[in-house]
Amino acid sequence: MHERRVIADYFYFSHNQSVTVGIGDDAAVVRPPTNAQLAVSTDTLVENVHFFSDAAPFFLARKAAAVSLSDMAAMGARPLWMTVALTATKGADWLAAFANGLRNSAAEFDYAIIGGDLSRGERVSVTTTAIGTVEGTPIVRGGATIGDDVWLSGATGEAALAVRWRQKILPIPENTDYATVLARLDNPTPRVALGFSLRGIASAAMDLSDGLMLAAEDVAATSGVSIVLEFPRLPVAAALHCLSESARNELMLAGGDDYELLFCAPTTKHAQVLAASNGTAYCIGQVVAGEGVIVRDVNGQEINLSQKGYEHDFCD
Ligand SMILES: Nc1ncnc2c1ncn2[C@@H]1O[C@H](COP(=O)(O)OP(=O)(O)OP(=O)(O)O)[C@@H](O)[C@H]1O
Ligand SMILES: Cc1ncc(C[n+]2csc(CCOP(=O)(O)O)c2C)c(N)n1
Ligand SMILES: [Mg+2]
Repeated sequence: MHERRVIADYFYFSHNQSVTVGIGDDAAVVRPPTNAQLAVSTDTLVENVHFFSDAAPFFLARKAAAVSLSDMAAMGARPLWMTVALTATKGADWLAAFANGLRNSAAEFDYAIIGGDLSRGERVSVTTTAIGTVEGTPIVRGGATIGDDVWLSGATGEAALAVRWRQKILPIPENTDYATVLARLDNPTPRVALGFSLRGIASAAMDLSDGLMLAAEDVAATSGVSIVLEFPRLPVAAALHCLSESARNELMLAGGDDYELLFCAPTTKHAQVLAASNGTAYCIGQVVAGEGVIVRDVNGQEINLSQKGYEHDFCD
């Protein structure tokens, strides 16, 4: 089955009225709402770097989309369109399942796939570009203000635990909900509705692709403030309870792949944050004067980590 046939059979997605020229031409043409500002974010997932070679194509497509949707969420943007550039190593069945994953994500989060690229190569790679509208002021990383509360949209560490299980670095205990933990890695939920409803409430936000600690450091540095996190206030996923304290700290603070939102908001907006998140967000710390991030344990002592998060290594 050749490229044109695959695209025609699997990668023609339905559009809405905001798409003037859809899949099939040299470029898509879209019609943003009048005076809309657009948020644009692009991300690449590479086989054996971002996902394991045996990743199911349906969920790989959903994850690639989720990674870009998570960036839309972090900006308070409403995702409207996405392009998907795919390098595939397998044939028609794999591609059909991948396309179904994309279709499924687009239906769930109400955006249109408007184009992409398809090639065959030695390693699978997926690049997604999400475009969304920003109504009002975008939520940026640099808006945190001294006195703000620091919030987290959900528990961290399970996706990183799943990576360690798959790499056999950590054992899989009996009576563990294996499927739930694996799903946090393979099928993450981007916090799109939360991000959108935090407009006008959050002073700053960022998603947690590389880990909570690195995200907090980015928000602190960009905002010119310091962040103090209280570790006992962080939600702990059930599967992390049986780990040693240091392993748990490392996964929750520096594991990565969480796709939760870290955000700040004035203390006066505490109730509004709880309403916007349906009570699911956790207030985990404070914005203070200074620089950098401190995480305090139950005794008020600073927690030190051997690594702060996931960073690609470009050392030769
Ligand atoms: N090759 C590049 N050219 C231009 N800008 C880049 C490039 N790589 C990253 N950036 C920009 O640097 C900033 C941080 O990029 P990064 O990829 O770390 O985004 P992120 O949201 O923090 O993480 P993630 O990649 O997990 O979504 C973004 O504004 C991004 O657009
Ligand atoms: C096979 C496999 N090995 C390791 C990991 C962990 N991992 C890879 S990239 C990344 C951060 C986000 O990347 P980026 O900053 O490029 O968006 C993390 C936490 C994984 N998911 N799969
Ligand atoms: Mg991001």
